[in-house]
Amino acid sequence: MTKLSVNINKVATLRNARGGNNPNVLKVALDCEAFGADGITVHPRPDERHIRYADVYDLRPLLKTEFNIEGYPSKEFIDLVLKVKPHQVTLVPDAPGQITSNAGWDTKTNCEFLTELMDTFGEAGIRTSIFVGTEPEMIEYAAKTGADRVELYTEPYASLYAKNPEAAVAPFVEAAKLVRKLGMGLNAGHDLSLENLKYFRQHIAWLDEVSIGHALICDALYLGLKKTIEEYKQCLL
Ligand SMILES: CC(=O)[C@@H](O)[C@H](O)COP(=O)(O)O
Ligand SMILES: NCC(=O)COP(=O)(O)O
Repeated sequence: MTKLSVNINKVATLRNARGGNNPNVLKVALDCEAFGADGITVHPRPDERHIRYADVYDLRPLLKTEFNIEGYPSKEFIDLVLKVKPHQVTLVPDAPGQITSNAGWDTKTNCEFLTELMDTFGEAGIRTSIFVGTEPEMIEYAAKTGADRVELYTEPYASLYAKNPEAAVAPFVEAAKLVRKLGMGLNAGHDLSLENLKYFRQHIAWLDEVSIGHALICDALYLGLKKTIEEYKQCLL
């Protein structure tokens, strides 16, 4: 089964727009779980423009499903993850002011840095995942760091899908085969949507988890959160 982890960053962005507590990020996370989400993902960034560090602490004791924290491993982020102890940490190579994640790690150049982090989080009992593109060498070096999983950066798939689905998915199928051969688990995320998710999952049946935020929250404006989550789950059957 491929798990659906709902990224609630965009819910926090909406809340932050007015400075109050509407929508209530904690309630939305619990409702996502009640509506069938298998996990909740947050991606705190240094400027806290969406999910705040305080939200991450507040969410931890309330969530009943898998909690995934994504982000760049700054000292503050590492401390947060070690204190909160989520089920999974996903390391993303974002620069501090970046609008959104736009690339996977160069795992070769950062191999030593990432290996130390895998040890640190592994010793704390937290499953580790590294955000990577489809280049075989980057996946091979991710395995060398000792990561439990990789998360494939799916924006290139999403942007080519409408024009040429076969060409869009082909490098991801090859990357996914390599991940499996190297004995790592497989996650995927970024710009996955109701349009492109089913096709991706059909071609990569051994996908462990997808984390989806932006498109899912946009769809919820029209369909409602419950129906939206149900439709995303249908794509993963
Ligand atoms: C790693 C990744 O692709 C997502 O976490 C993405 O960065 C979502 O964050 P935003 O919703 O803030 O763009
Ligand atoms: N890891 C990807 C994620 O959490 C959500 O990305 P997006 O669906 O907001 O593009």
